[in-house]
Amino acid sequence: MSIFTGPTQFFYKMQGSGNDFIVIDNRAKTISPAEMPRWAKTLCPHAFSIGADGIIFLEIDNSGQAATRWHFFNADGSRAEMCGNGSRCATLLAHKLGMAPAEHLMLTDAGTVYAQVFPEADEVEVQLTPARDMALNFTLDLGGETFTAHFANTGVPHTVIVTDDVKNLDIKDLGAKVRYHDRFAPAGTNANFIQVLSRQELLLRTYERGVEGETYACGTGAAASVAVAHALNLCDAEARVTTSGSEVLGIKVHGSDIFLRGKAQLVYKGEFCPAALGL
Ligand SMILES: N[C@@H](CCC[C@H](N)C(=O)O)C(=O)O
Repeated sequence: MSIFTGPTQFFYKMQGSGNDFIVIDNRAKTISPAEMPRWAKTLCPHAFSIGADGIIFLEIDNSGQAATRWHFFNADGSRAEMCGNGSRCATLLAHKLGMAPAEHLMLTDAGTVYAQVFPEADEVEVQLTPARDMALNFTLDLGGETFTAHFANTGVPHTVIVTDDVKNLDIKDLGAKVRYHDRFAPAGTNANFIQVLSRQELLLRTYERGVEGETYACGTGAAASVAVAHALNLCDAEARVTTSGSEVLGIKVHGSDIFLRGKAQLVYKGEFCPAALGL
């Protein structure tokens, strides 16, 4: 006998370096793009629902450009062009479900992303879209305090601020000031605060747009941080980025090619009744 009072929906809970996602196998296209923002807002709140930083609807790409395509939404229901850690999770699941081989292309709103699963290491590498709109050394006034900031779009917009002591920053406050700064309106920006430990090692804390707070990791943020730090000659073209969840993301910047590699995990498969949650 079913414990549910109506039709149910399976979902996969996944995490990429502490950035967590609900992934729905939407090959049958039962959930339309118009409904997806409401699913994100209903399912992503912690405590009141499943809880995640974002939600991914995974489908087969029928355009001939890639093996799979996705629809990615932040926890607040906003659609984002790209998510580095989410793309690593989606790649792993597509492979596990037999939708795509270990190496495949995935279509995102930012463009086609090349992805590769390394099962023996529980890692996934994605080649992000080339960094664009890079701007170095501009001044940002954050509530009376002036900071030197940098910008790169690695699929989604990222502002990067270099600091000496990233652990003791008030990311909730400073991050929100960057995220909503007039300079980046109307799209807004994610806010990354980095500390350069050596030419191959960075510490990173990210305030994410659409989550409206600090997450344990942000893949495109790590990529933007290394792209900016390398352009400023603060680090090499290949660097290891330790995020707030203490996981390490490997970033390689080769010309306009940017690669992101790190752990991705299928945590569990679950089932819920959409109607019971108002969906
Ligand atoms: N966590 C992500 C980025 C997700 C999108 C971002 N919050 C935005 O709206 O720009 C990553 O791993 O890249």
